[in-house]
Amino acid sequence: MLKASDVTVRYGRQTVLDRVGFTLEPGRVTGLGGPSGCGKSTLARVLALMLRPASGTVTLDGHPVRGWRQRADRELRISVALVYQQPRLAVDPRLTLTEIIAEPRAAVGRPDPERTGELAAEVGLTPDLLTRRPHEVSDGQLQRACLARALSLEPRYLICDEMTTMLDASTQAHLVAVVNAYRERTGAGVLAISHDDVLLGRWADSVTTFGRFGG
Ligand SMILES: Nc1ncnc2c1ncn2[C@@H]1O[C@H](COP(=O)(O)OP(=O)(O)OP(=O)(O)O)[C@@H](O)[C@H]1O
Repeated sequence: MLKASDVTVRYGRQTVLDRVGFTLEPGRVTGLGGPSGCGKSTLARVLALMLRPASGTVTLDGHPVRGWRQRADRELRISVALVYQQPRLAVDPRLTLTEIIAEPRAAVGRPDPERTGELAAEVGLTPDLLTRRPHEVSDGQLQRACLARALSLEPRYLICDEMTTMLDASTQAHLVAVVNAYRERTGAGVLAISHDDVLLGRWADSVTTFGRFGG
């Protein structure tokens, strides 16, 4: 389980999460909804070990998290992957799509070009797209690459933060199907964050709705 307990986050004097508890179970899709600004992305970043809460704890499969960002234990850090709403803000614009997908494996010294190719095919990227850079592809194509990148180190937990909000219905359906297939194959836990109650109702095994500020 990926578990946040009593987590409080403040930005300056604004308390965004106030003693929030949240659990992500392996093998399940947990939905998280709620109004804009209620702290969903903030919780996502805490669970992805990218944002240190002011107080509270996070445990990952029983291991207490003691460091965040670069100070997080590497094995714990690569156990959780995050896909953002806006792929253009999440990639290095100088890299090709192949290099974007291969990035996490290269960073940990485990390059695997064959696996990179397989992942690209799974997310529906044709070979002609793989040599292009972000400005030469659509948002949907770039988001496909971001999902492949997120899956490249086989995370035990995958957080999809409004992953399909900007995309057309068929791309949305394909990316959700890729995540579902990954979950079924690996038993990973998925957090699906969305404003779209219909999507969450269809996709998630259970849905939590935050009130304003994590209530
Ligand atoms: N880095 C930051 N610095 C200061 N305030 C921030 C920062 N990130 C988020 N906030 C504020 O914290 C609150 C919660 O933001 P967050 O992005 O977590 O909400 P959200 O529920 O994901 O919203 P949305 O659905 O619009 O993405 C908002 O009021 C936001 O303006």
